[in-house]
Amino acid sequence: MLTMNDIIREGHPTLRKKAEPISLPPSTGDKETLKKMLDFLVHSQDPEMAEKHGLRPGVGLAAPQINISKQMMAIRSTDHNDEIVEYALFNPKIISHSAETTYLESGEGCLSVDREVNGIVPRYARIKIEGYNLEGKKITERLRGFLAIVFQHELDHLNGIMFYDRIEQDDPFKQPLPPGEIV
Ligand SMILES: O=C(O)C[C@@H](Cc1ccccc1)[C@H](O)SCc1ccccc1
Ligand code: NI
Repeated sequence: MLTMNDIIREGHPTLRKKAEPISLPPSTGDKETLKKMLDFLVHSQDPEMAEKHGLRPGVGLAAPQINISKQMMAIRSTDHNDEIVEYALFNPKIISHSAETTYLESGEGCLSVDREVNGIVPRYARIKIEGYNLEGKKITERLRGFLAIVFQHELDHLNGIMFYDRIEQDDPFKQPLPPGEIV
């Protein structure tokens, strides 16, 4: 099973690389890796397992974070109906998005960042995504709210982007402009 020892931390060059697309249908090895990534999230959200193995709770994980520079991400979180939602995706991408942006009031963290970085991380409020699931089937979903934020955080990892790259350095708590506002 994956533990925190498998997660590389900021400064590791793989976190700044653009990950390679997965050739489809996914190989057995790639499927195994993606399953392990989702299992890590399940374990990290189980208080007993997290305590026993020293896991930081996570709602998302991207393959570059376990030093695999391939376009794979796992997400396990709750949707707007408080239902558990799991995504294990190959070659995920955003195919359209709202002009409206949002952000987490509490800011963002990262399993690959062992420090607190405060500031507003602007994200699209609503996104339409596509990717390929563990069976290699193409899926298309519309995400909003926290799930949309998690997806964008993980997608950034596949493009070598860290959440704090998106914080306005001169004014970390500056409110993003509403859509259509011209400065
Ligand atoms: O490092 C990662 O990619 C996993 C992050 C994903 C994430 C962080 C902040 C906002 C959206 C996504 C971890 O899940 S950080 C821990 C965490 C756990 C629950 C809620 C927010 C952050
Ligand atoms: Ni992260």
